[in-house]
Amino acid sequence: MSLRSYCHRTNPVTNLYRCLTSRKISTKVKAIFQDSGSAEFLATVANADSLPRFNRLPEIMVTGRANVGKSTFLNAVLGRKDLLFTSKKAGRTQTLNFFRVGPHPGKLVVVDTPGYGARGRSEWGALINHYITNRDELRRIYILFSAPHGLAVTDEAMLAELDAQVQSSGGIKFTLQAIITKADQLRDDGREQVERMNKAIFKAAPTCLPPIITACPPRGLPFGMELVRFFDGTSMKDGVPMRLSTAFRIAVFLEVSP
Ligand SMILES: Nc1nc2c(ncn2[C@@H]2O[C@H](COP(=O)(O)OP(=O)(O)OP(=O)(O)O)[C@@H](O)[C@H]2O)c(=O)[nH]1
Ligand SMILES: [Mg+2]
Repeated sequence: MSLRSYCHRTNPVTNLYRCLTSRKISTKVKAIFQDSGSAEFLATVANADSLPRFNRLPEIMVTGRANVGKSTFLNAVLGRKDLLFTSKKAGRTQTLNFFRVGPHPGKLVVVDTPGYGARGRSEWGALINHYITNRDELRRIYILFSAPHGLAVTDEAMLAELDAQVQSSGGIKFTLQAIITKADQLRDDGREQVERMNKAIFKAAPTCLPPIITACPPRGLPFGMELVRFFDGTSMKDGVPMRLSTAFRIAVFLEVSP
């Protein structure tokens, strides 16, 4: 049985759980991210004409409104504090930034992007569009939403646009997954807000994979929040709790494994 069919994408929660408990798959995941501390900056790209190639490594990209936590999220996943620049001020990331995962020649490339929405710029949108449309290496787009802010009209428009691209290629080009950030800023257990967001996400983008709920506050997690939940769309309780990096690494693994 191939790993891909073992980790079939239609039920990511159950399958993530299986992946976590399967030694064979954990080993494969480790192999991809073995030395995540060796993640390295590769390139900054401000112009669509100068997109470099990186040994045809599979690529994954984050997108989302400015300040939603894209760069912070990637730092957390790579196990680094400040490989990527973050800021309290929206509009910090202004180019496509490429980072290699694992020692040379690497296993995977992660791509940080500028935010869209009120603090976005049309030239950034054009650059990202060009990258998404033309990049054969792109395997998955993670679209980030801030838990306390919920979805804006621009988020729904972006979701619909990406969903249309996934549908037109039958999911072969790339797949789409939501990430809900700043869960630590939710009042009570956050379940209602997460459910609301979940519904809005699937309404705008039926092909979007269920959100990974994350919390990466600058001063570390409040007591009791050391785990993030991979949300299955029914209730927070049914989500599989796991460390952010584990959830992400396995999700990525499902995309990049042959
Ligand atoms: N409390 C909390 N703060 C977060 C979280 N994730 C990010 N932040 C903060 O949100 C701010 C913006 O984070 P960035 O990672 O720079 O956001 P970005 O989406 O890359 O922003 P741009 O590059 O401007 O588009 C920073 O002050 C982060 O510390 C989170 O999960 N919880
Ligand atoms: Mg950024």
